[in-house]
Amino acid sequence: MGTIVEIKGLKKRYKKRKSKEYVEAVKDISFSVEKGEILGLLGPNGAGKTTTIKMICGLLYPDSGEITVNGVDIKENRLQALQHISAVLEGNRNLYWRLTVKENLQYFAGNRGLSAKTASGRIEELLQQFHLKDKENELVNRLSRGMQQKLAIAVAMLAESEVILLDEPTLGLDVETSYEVRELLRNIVKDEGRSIIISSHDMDVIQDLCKRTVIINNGKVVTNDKVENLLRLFDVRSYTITLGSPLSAKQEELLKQKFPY
Ligand SMILES: Nc1ncnc2c1ncn2[C@@H]1O[C@H](COP(=O)(O)OP(=O)(O)OP(=O)(O)O)[C@@H](O)[C@H]1O
Repeated sequence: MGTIVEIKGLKKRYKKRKSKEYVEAVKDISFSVEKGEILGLLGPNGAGKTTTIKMICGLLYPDSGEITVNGVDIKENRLQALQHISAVLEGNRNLYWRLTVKENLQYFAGNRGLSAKTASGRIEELLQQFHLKDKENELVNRLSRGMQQKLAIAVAMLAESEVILLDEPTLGLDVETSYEVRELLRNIVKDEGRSIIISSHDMDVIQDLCKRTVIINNGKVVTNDKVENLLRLFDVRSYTITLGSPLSAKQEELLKQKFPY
């Protein structure tokens, strides 16, 4: 298939506004993404996932390290490298809340330089694909969070970029909408051969969507492996749980579900 995104030795630190101290958000991150792959970036809060994603889509400059997209180095030819990438960050914030669903798609299509004719066909396709046709004239601020999230992903799909970056795309969605969004993402990769990098701290989402995942902790890559290999690790692990007080019936039931043996 071939590599579409290659990341080597990324580093990024932020300066805290008040104390002027530095936070090393990304200390050493390297991984690659194959064409037609959904790659998971998994890690706890504050691990450096969003910072990594923002560097890949050109919103932040790395302090050091390399990012190449389709063989083009972002530092050397930024516009050409970024042409291949669309990103959905922080859920639905990239939408205009006072415009309708269709107006948002039209606005961003114009921004992306699509001709009116191409845009109109593409918008119809996306409205159908994302089950938003019956909401096309609804204002975005009247949509549910799940619908806003679907629209944000549809906007990212307008440009037909080969790589789509999604930061926590299912965060805060109900179970049913989370499954619907996952199904959409699977189809995008299966039918259109695009590549997706998806960040999450939810193993369930990663397990459901990704063959391979990069686990990040404290700004560094801890593991880069197939999800099935990672799950096997947990199979043979044993846990000792020390309880501070007796469990309620509900807690006991939950514990048995998580650790059936
Ligand atoms: N603008 C900023 N200024 C200062 N520190 C920041 C800034 N953005 C992020 N950080 C810090 O950098 C570290 C990595 O943050 P980042 O948002 O990349 O993590 P994350 O893995 O995406 O976390 P989450 O799952 O909570 O979104 C954290 O310690 C965070 O507090």
